[in-house]
Amino acid sequence: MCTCITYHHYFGRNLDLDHSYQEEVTITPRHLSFHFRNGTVLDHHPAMIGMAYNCDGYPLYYDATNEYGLSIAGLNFPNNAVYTPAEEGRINVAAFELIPWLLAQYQSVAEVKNVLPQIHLTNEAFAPALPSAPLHWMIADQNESIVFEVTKDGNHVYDDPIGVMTNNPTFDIQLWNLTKYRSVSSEQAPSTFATQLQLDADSLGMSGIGLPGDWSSSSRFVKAAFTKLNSAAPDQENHLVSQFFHILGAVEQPRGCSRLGDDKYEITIYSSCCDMETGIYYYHTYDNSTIHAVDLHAEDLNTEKLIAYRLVDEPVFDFQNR
Ligand SMILES: C[C@H](CCC(=O)NCCS(=O)(=O)O)[C@H]1CC[C@H]2[C@@H]3[C@H](O)C[C@@H]4C[C@H](O)CC[C@]4(C)[C@H]3C[C@H](O)[C@]12C
Repeated sequence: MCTCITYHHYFGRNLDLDHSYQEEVTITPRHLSFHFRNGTVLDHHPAMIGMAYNCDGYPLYYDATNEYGLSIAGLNFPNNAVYTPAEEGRINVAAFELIPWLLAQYQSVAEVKNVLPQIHLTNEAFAPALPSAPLHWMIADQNESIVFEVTKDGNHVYDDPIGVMTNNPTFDIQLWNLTKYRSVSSEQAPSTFATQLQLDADSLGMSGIGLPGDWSSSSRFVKAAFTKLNSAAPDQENHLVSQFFHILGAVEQPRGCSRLGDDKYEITIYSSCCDMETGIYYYHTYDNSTIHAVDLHAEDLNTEKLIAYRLVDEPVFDFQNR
């Protein structure tokens, strides 16, 4: 399972999976040549930074942000995503190409909104061993968020007024599901059980009783939305980044709670937070909770080859008395 959010001018996600592809924080410089399957070649485009599995010099991005702050993340959408073979006369884009296709050509969600209805997502594999993955995408900039889903009845572009996305079911149902939780609150609410029975509160947080605590996709959607929309953090970079990871932390997956069989468990492999204003990509991993960062603009972006940083994932303990 995965969860993606925006918060202030930050965009990021939890990547929940049972295995890693050895993904890396990856910068695509402005002159890396993209040869898209529809024949388009782009060898001059905005630079981008994000998490990718790099294969033969090609960035298979999971999530990324370009120089203008336009940001995209792909999340699992099994049994719902529908991609079909390329068709003559359409804007055919292989599903694995969607992130670079958009980030290499557009600067804002407003622009992308007009383009998405015309895109035909195809099922072309990157390589025989890497067939297309069933995904849907959250796309954001500093002003707004949308969700792009391609299902059996076509392309859907939803406004995402809360800046949260998880996995199944489709986004319209996820949003509607929130209405069930309309009474939960971060405030200490008065006793309303019955007029003739006044109940005292045992602790703070009791008005949140009813919020789901499990790791299903629809439950994470509700928990992440509540946590994000009630978040309060000092308006300073370091506090906002810290708060961002706390919001994602409310829905992260500890090893053991979502078992896939044998010794396989879905865990939050990494959590990311990209500053859409500066292009700094912050992350931490399952075993190393130190927040590491890679700065897009600390690199020479007028080059042609990918720049990649291995994730720091070893547990490290910072002793204070030895
Ligand atoms: C599985 C990942 C999403 C995690 C997620 O949403 N899990 C939810 C599980 S559940 O439904 O709720 O059970 C997705 C996100 C990005 C995907 C990767 C990217 O799309 C890049 C390539 C694309 C290739 O076609 C397949 C390998 C791959 C390297 C993908 C593997 C996998 O599908 C990834 C890593």
